[in-house]
Amino acid sequence: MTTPLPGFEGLGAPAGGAPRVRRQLAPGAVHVPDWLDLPAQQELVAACREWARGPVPIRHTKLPRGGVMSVQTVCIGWHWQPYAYTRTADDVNGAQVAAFPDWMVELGRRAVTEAYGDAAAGGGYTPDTALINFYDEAARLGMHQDKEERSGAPVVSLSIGDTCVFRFGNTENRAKPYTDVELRSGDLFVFGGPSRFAYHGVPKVYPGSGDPACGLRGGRLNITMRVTGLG
Ligand SMILES: O=C(O)CCC(=O)C(=O)O
Ligand SMILES: [Fe+2]
Repeated sequence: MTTPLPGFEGLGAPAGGAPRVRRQLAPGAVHVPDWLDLPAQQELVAACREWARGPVPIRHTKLPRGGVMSVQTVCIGWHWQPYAYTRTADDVNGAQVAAFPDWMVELGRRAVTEAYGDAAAGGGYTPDTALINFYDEAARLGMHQDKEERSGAPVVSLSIGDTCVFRFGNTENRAKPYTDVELRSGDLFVFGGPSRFAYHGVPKVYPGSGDPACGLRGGRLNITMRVTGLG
């Protein structure tokens, strides 16, 4: 532990914000700032751009009561729609979703290893689906649990583009206590263990805050890898 030089206590911190260092918000919930370098972000953006084209195009997910989500989503490995996973996107065009690539399994393993400082946990992680969400300046995501998976394996979240407020709550309900953390381009967030079924959401995206060098001209991209536990 180093003692900051007087006057440099806020080094690396946004004005008035929390320092950009690895942080455990709750047991099993870890934020790793700046985990993806710029080339890795660019490669992910390029891959997501392809998946957004098809075989199942990115869309605003239809909700059972007739509304649509403000976020746009495309899935790989398994297709998620409220509130189940299927192999074909029957609420979009009936097509089978793109395969979950081996390189993304590897990325998920490195993410869990890094977040938990535990190579065994990382090595045993085999995600088989990812939800790829795109947020324009108007998109939000309400507090929810990721609970359609039949597995307690961690969720690995990668963010690219515009900065957002990620609200990470408790496992009981949507209300307080929760912690707001800024997710910026390249940030990793892993939630597993006792935090796996915590409520979380995205109440705010800061338009124009991302660096176009990441490959996105605007908006925010988020990838959440999961283990469905389905055959
Ligand atoms: O965009 C995010 O950071 C979170 C996405 C999320 O919670 C989800 O897709 O279930
Ligand atoms: Fe979620």
